[in-house]
Amino acid sequence: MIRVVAIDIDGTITDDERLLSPEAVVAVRRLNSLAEVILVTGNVHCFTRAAAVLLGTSKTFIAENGGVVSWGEGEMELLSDPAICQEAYLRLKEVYPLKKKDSRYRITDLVVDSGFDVEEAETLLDGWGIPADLVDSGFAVHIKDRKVDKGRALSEVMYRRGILREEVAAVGDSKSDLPMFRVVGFRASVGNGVPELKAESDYVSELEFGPGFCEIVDQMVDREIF
Ligand SMILES: O=C(O)COP(=O)(O)O
Ligand SMILES: [Mg+2]
Repeated sequence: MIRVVAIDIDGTITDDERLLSPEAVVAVRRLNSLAEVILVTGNVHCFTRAAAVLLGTSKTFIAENGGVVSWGEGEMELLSDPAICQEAYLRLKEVYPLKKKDSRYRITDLVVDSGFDVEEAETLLDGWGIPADLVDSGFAVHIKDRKVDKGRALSEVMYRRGILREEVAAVGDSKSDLPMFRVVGFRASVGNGVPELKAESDYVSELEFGPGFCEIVDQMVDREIF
């Protein structure tokens, strides 16, 4: 039975402008009564904490694509080495006109506007021997420590909390959600999800964004996965 649902934020419970979908808020509140809802996002810690308070989801949550884990009231753990991201950014900036985004509150990774060849940039990082990777969330490109991602951080939470794979579901929209899809028992992608994510989903909603998230929650209830 599912007792934890890991949910992405941007593009999953929001629209393509990152505006929170009112129907998704209702669906999250419904989900809170069925399972522990854990936010797993590329957003910064303070943003995610505010979202958890407003949505009534668990104070255990994952921010910065797995670089930061909140273990409940106040306890925050960094799983990533910020120095690796900084070095990667400075080297890539010599090649591409990178523009940092919302860096003021970021602790472990760095976020830049998309618009450059991510694959080519990753090859450069490999060649320079910098253990960082790039992930495009559909809203920005994250320069992060290669040893962390949403799946690694969620696995850490599951391990320390004694939660089994088959007890966890995940809902997402982009490539950055693939790692967490690979460590849970039930995976669902919203209709606007990227093809790679849909290919690894147990359910893909017809509808997109927030309405798609609501459809997924209905489906979870209908399938009696809780
Ligand atoms: O931070 C981002 O780029 C997107 O956030 P998300 O992981 O909640 O989709
Ligand atoms: Mg997303």
